[in-house]
Amino acid sequence: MLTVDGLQAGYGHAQVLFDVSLQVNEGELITLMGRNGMGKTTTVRSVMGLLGPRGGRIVFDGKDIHGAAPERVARLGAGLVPEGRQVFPTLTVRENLIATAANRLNRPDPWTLDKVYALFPRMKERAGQMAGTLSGGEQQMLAVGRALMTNPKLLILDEATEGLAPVIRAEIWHVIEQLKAQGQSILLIDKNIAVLKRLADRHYILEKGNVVWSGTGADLDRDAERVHAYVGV
Ligand SMILES: Nc1ncnc2c1ncn2[C@@H]1O[C@H](COP(=O)(O)OP(=O)(O)OP(=O)(O)O)[C@@H](O)[C@H]1O
Repeated sequence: MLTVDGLQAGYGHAQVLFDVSLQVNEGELITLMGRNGMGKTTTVRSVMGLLGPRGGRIVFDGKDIHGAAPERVARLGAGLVPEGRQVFPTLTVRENLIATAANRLNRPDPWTLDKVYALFPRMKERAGQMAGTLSGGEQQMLAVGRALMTNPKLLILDEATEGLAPVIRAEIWHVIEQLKAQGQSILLIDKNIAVLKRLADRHYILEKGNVVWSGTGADLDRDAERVHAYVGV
C-alpha cells in the first residue's frame, strides 16, 4: 500500500528527515511514534505531497509519488486527518462532510453521510452546527468523518487523540478499531503506547528524522524501557 524508503526532507536550509523508511501493507494499522519535533508530521506531509521530498522513495499503491502534487496523492486514495483537525470553521458539520466527498476509486460500497453518522452519532445531532463551534473532540470526529468521505485506501491520522478528553479519546479509539476490522489501511501518529500496542500491527519510532526502532506489539513489550525513552511518555 505505502512504502517509504530512505526519505529525506526539510524546510529551507534545515534538514528534518534524514532516513525514514516504513511500510504499510493492505489492511494494516501502523503507528509512527516519537517525541515532539522528531519529524512525524514532516513525514506525513511528504507522503501527502505537501512538502517536496529531497531524497528517497515514496511508492503508494504501486505508483511512485515522490514529488507528486497533493491533489494527485489524494486522487490516488490517501486521506489525511491533519494535526489540529483543520475543519472548515464556517461550514456546518454536514457541509464539511460533503465538501470533499468523492468515490474516486469507484468503491462498490462507499462512505455516505448516514454511514459517518452511524459511526459518530454526535455528528448527526450536530449536522447543522458550524464546525468552528464544535468542541475539540467533536472537531476530531468531524475530521475523521471528512477523511472517510473521500473513501481513502489509506487513512492517515496525525495526532489522533492529542489533547482530547479521556472519554472522547476512547470513542476515537473505538472508531479506529472498527475501521481496522473493516479492512481499512491506517497510518496513525499518536503516543498512547498502551492502546496502540493492542490495536496496531506494527510500530515505527522516529528520533531526529531517523527511524530508530520498529517492531510489533510484542517487540514493544520486550523493549519497553527503550521505547518509552524514545517516545518520552
Ligand atoms: N514549516 C516549517 N519550517 C521550518 N521548520 C519546520 C517547519 N515545520 C516543522 N519544522 C521543524 O521540523 C522539525 C520536525 O517537525 P515535525 O512537525 O515533523 O515533528 P513532529 O514529530 O510531528 O512533532 P510534533 O509532535 O510536535 O508535531 C521540528 O524541528 C520543527 O521545528
